[in-house]
Amino acid sequence: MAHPAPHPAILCSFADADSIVESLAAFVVQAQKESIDKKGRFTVALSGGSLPKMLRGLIGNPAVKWDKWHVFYVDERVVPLDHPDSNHFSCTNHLFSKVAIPQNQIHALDTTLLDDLEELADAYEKELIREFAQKDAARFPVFDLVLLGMGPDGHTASLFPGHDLLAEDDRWIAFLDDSPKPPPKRITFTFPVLNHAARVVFVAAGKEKVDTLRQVLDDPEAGLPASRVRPVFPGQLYWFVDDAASAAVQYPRTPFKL
Ligand SMILES: O=C(O)[C@H](O)[C@@H](O)[C@H](O)[C@H](O)COP(=O)(O)O
Repeated sequence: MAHPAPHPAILCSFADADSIVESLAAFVVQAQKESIDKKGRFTVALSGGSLPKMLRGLIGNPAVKWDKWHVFYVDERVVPLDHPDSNHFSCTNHLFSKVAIPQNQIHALDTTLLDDLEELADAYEKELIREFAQKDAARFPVFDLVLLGMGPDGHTASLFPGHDLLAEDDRWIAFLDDSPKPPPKRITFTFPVLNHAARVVFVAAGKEKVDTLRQVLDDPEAGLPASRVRPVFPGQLYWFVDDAASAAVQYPRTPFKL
């Protein structure tokens, strides 16, 4: 049987980065509600970069049921958890230290394995398997929500242009020691994991992203990593961007609504 085609991406463009914050929070709360109503929990994957700060609209928001959140990192730099390069450190600083989320529901790297990349990636994959596989026996985990950023080179997670990992179609978690952006050692979700999520949201703001965003949305055949995020049916991809980033994009915008 043929698989239904993926839903087209929904592009929402806001006046500026600050204006993204409130709508992003409303979107996350709605996704959380639908997930909890369905299965009593909310599985979320977070990125680093500016994303943790962009989630500030969730802080102090009584609609957020933090005790139902189960958080993983889309990618992580292989550094101690209190290192400024750590995505866990950034998410803790900007978000988790300010809300009542159970610590054991935040899945960080096993720092006893920092010297062995392969073991580290395997251990993180096992954490994901513990969370997902026994429940629905799926070939790939189905996150309720994956939140991504995009680098000026079009990378997302730690999936960089031209890298061998773009072709990884089996593992859930991969590792690399040659990231073109420091630090070189990282682990990352693979495309099949990103592309099996129920909802994937890219958040991108600023005029430095203008050329890349145009290419990703208007010329996806060029194959930049961010263009390869196309959740399989019935997953839905969203882009929450600001007008500076989307200034050159032809792809149709959709007014934000829940
Ligand atoms: O080292 C990295 O891989 C980057 O820091 C990455 O994690 C970041 O999410 C993107 O580059 C987007 O960054 P901004 O969200 O800050 O634009």
